[in-house]
Amino acid sequence: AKVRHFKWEVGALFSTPDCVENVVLGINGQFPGPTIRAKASDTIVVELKNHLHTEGVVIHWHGIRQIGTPWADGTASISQCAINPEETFVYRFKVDRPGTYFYHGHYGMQRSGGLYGSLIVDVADGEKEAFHYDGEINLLLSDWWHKSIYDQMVGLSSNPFRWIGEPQSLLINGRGQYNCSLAAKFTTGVAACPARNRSCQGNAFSVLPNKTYRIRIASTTALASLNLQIGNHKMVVVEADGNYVQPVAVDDMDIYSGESYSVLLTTNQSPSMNYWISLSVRGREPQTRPALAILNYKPNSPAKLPTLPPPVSPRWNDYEHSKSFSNKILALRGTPTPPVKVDRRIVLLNTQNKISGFTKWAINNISLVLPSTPYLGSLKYNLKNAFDAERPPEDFSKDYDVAKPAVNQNSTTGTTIYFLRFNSTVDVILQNANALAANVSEIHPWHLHGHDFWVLGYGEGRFKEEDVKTFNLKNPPYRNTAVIFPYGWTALRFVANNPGAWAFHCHIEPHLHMGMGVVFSEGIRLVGKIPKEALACGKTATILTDQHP
Ligand SMILES: O=C1O[C@H]([C@@H](O)CO)C(O)=C1O
Repeated sequence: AKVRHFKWEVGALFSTPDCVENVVLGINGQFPGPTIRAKASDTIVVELKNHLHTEGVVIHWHGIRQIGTPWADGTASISQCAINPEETFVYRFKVDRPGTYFYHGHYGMQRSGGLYGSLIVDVADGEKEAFHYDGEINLLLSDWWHKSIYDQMVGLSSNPFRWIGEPQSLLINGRGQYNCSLAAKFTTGVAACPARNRSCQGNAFSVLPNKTYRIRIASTTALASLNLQIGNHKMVVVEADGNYVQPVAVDDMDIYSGESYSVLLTTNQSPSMNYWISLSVRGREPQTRPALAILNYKPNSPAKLPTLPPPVSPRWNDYEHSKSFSNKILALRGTPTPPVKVDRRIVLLNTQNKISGFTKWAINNISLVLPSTPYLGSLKYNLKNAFDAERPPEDFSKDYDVAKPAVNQNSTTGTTIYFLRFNSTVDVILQNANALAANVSEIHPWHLHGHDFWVLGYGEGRFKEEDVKTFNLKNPPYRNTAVIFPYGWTALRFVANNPGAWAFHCHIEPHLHMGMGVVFSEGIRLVGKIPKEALACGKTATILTDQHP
């Protein structure tokens, strides 16, 4: 195993993601940030310098469990103090498992601002993947707003509330098409993208006929749930969130924010032309045109547009289609299976609320706010009054009707923690509900830091005790992100075996910003020495100065 060193500087720069110039957050002058490529059991060392002029930064390594290094998880106010301008923090962690991962900012709404990139872990030397392929294509998917993240954040925390709205563009590897289409000749009412603007010409991915390609796909969208299609080609899903799944062939696939996949694509179509890669919005009424890229069969020119029209996206609210896809994702034989004995069940009700006139999201009626002292440090040093000490609720009222707007839409903010017994097995039931407005319930992809969980099943309406009988304990997918469908529930199981303080939250960036998350903690006495740079704020800063190092 190798130690791989990276020297990064985070900064703001001008870029043209979608035909329109904007300020984006990037790394070493690049947007998206550089791709990290490593082999399983390597150690990654990123010396991260914050070159933003007036704000802190942290980077989360999404899908890396940070076993034994909880201070490197990159969550501001949870695992570490944000890195101040011109300061450097060294992230050092092991990538223990092969898979398709990514990294992104986890402070304020910096991920929405463009702070992200790919992290790909190959099998260790001498090991083999569970499938064969001849070449690779990497698709990092995101969505983009023309309004700055500062403008967006002020709107979200204003009364009256100003919602960010739908994205202006979807991006594939940082490129999208705003107000124009590469497929204009097949579509009425939309202009062709200006050829002189290289940025909105999309990407072409070159392939040879009659080969098999592994397409790595990761979504770091701020809001959009996505659907991906490749004209005329089937995709065989083989990996989800860094774990192998039973191969399943599909014509189109859904990707929620925080998820990653690998699919195999066989280039068995006519080699005389190129094909569309099309990415569209689902789960919210789309106001954003699909992003297009080109699958270029060599020796055709990569600039040659496909002769067929782009594939038609499934209807945005065809939830049966989405559920059918989610239910097809099952673990490959050999994946760890869940323990049968469960120590605790936590039911988490997801609601949209009003707090003193401000619009928020809350979990069991608590809307998460982050404390000034990061949890990991205050727990490890047993600091008093660093966060709300009472225990958050394990369930919600029997009278609550998830199908209707709440009778009482009020809730409270809080910094409470769910303390999990070390090595215990925990079931989490994520319960969706009606939002503030009648007849609205939205999709929320939930992401767990520090662990993978088994997705035991999805159901409709309010979770009932007898639903336990429907849990899939045989081959549930092992993942770090799972979606809750409108008015439904999703059941997860995980083992609390990684000492640390871990975020568990909706991966929709504005929703997290509005309080849609909880914090789990376990095995704090087993946490090793936290680097002092992670503690240099809040009440832990006082400890550092008292210790006379
Ligand atoms: O958090 C959200 O706020 C808006 C809407 O509910 C109120 O404007 C929306 O669509 C969200 O997802």
